[in-house]
Amino acid sequence: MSSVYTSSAGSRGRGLFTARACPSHSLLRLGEPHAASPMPGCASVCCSCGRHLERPVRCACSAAYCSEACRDKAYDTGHALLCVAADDAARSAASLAELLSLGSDAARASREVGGLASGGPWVAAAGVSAVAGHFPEEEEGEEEEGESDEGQGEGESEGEGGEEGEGEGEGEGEGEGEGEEEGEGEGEGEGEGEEAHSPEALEAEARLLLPHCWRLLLGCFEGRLPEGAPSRRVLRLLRSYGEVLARLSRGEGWLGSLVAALERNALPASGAGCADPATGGAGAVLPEGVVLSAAGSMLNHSCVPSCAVVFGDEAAKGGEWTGRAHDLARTAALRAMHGFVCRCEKCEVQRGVARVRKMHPAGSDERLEALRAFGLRALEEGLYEDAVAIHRRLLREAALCSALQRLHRFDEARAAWLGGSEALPEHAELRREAAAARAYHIAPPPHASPPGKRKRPAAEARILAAGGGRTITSSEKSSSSARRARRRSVPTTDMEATYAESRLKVSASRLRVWDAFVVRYDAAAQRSLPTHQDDSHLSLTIALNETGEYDGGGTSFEDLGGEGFVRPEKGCVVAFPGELRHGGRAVTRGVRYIIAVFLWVTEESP
Ligand SMILES: O=C(O)CCC(=O)C(=O)O
Ligand SMILES: [Fe+2]
Repeated sequence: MSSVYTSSAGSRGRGLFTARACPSHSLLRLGEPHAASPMPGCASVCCSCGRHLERPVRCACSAAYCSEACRDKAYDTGHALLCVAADDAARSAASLAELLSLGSDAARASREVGGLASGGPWVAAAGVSAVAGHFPEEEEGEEEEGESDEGQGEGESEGEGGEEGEGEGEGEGEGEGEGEEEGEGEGEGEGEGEEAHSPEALEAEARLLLPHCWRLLLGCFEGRLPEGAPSRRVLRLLRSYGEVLARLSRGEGWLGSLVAALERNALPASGAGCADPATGGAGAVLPEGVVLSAAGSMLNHSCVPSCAVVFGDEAAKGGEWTGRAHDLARTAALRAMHGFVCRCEKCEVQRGVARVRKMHPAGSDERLEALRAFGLRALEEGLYEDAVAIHRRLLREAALCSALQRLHRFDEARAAWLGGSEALPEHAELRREAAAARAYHIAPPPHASPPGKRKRPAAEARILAAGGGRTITSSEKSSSSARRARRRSVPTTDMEATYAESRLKVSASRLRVWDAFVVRYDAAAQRSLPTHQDDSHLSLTIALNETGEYDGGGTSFEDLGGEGFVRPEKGCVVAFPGELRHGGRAVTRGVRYIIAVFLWVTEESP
């Protein structure tokens, strides 16, 4: 196990480091938490010690413990005060007043809180917690103040890691919601991946966590209430008074500062995870509970956490940890819950992007440059979601279509051109591409192939050339005999339009034209096209002139071997998947004209 120690983390105050880089998911430290409190409904860990539950022993309120001993101990040392099944006859308005007037010795409270933050002499709920994950190695040249984690003394309250920078008002909250200012469509860019951090979600999570601080508090009081602290009887009254809770969580009074400190130091802990009851177990996995531990409270916050605090035996089991320990709260919520402005890479990048958008008008070169810089920074920091969001925005303003096209996400690419050219009408490239996108948007025929039994093309259907009543591959054998009267007044020999269905596994009615142009090969100028793949699902080449007008020429296919090519007569079509490697064979005499057509399969239902 790697030794974890505290040292200066630059502007973040002190932080936890490992002596050497650790492989992902390694167990960094096993420890006894001061207190551990599982989430309601998280039945997999003991409400007293945090150990994994084999056969839960329940309290009358249904809190689960790993053993009778744990249950009894928990009841005696705090749970009695919170247990909903306990007698609450003693509660009264008078007691509430008594509670509110209780000791206001804030200085003393903060001393005790310092003790909490640094692993001071607080009695722990017996349990096992572990810090697991992938800590950074301390950067070279960084001030070395390391001391053993175990041996931390007092005065470590900077370990909360966030008291810096209160005045960072601007930019907060702007990262989110900025998009609307410019009338940007949601679902693009920043909207993605941010859902989990919506204010509602954060509030819900905060609400979920808050009551656990009380359990933690009680865990800390176990056996030794500090002098001047409210009596257990009074504490018992607490749980029914929302207003008191609110005041305390604002940090008012002796107990308030203690609660505020607990909130800052308590960490959501993961493990096997517990399903979010709101989604019936199908959706998000919530942290299993909250722990207060010496090492944990020394962890600095990052919205891109590198480690997780893991409950109970889950830590020893290994396996995947989700690293959500610090990812529960963002920006405004971080400030509200933990009292600091987050300066992690993610927040910095997002704040920066928000500022850029404010400072430079949409589409301006400065803006593009600054966004590009932040996009690259996000990429370097490994903030891939942010990098995608930023680049999406950038690309929409500059080259989104090309990038999406390369990814064969044609529907999105097309929408991006159209949306982009509306937002930036002065952008010539956007305008040109949007015009093409509009021009090629031809409503598909209601049925590209007639209903009824459809014939499959011949076995080798990779290349199907059909047109002018004839075919030039073996597919003809299987399908050219179809002589039908369709919508035409005279019967013709037609090819079934089954290529898309058989090869692309989609209905031909979902084919759309992406682009089309005339290609001119000239023995004296551009003679050939090197082997390549097209940015299309399906490509067509249509021969425009007689084969007698040129020597050489034709479409070559790598799969057909060095000499494999088709050289269709005027009016014939060669159809092939865009990903099939092909080229324009060299014309050695004369001129060859073709129309190259690039098709994509739309996701839209026809
Ligand atoms: O010349 C040909 O037949 C191939 C043309 C082609 O592959 C293209 O334009 O992408
Ligand atoms: Fe091509």
